[in-house]
Amino acid sequence: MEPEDYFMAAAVLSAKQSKDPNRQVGACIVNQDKKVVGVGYNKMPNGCEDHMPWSRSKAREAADAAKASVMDTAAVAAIYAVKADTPPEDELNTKYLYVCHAELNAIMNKNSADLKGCSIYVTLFPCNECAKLIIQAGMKEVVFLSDELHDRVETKASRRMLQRAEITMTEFLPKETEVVLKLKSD
Ligand SMILES: Nc1nc(=O)n([C@H]2C[C@H](O)[C@@H](COP(=O)(O)O)O2)cc1CO
Ligand SMILES: [Zn+2]
Repeated sequence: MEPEDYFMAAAVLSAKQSKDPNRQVGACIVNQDKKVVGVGYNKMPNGCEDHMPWSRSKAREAADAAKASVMDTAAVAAIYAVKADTPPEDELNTKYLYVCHAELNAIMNKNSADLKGCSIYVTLFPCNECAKLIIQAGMKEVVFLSDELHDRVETKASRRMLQRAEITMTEFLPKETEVVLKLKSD
């Protein structure tokens, strides 16, 4: 197995631990010696796991629906229209205010002194908040499997920052498209 396939497979496997019913994301950080130094998946903060909502916001659902039927500007307009209409208590009961993204958890789980010069393998392109963490940690490369949320405003802001910070964004093209794991031999 090629090392790159192994790193992305580690991110994919990590994602499987997420309890988010709508989306499971994984991240795997690799240093310049090609050693894994941190993995993570999207989860609620420690100790909060069983007490936080996994609901999506109406604004997010409206944006995704608009994106599906029209185009990005309609999706952004949908976010703001519904947000303006949403009482703060409703927003308080969505996952977005609480969930720790896969990239944040991989960074917090690091087993090295720092992450300078590292690459981060992610199953989904990072959002703007995670892009900030990646930049400030001194990483140099983002390798992503999916760019499904390419037109989300958060993804656009992320790309803008990563580009400015001269962090390479590489779409992952696997050598092997399937990795079969058997935990017990027959
Ligand atoms: N790169 C990412 N890493 C992540 O861990 N996430 C997480 C946060 C949420 O749990 C979920 C997004 O929820 P939804 O809006 O697609 O229902 O994925 C999302 C992104 C997208 O930028
Ligand atoms: Zn993020």
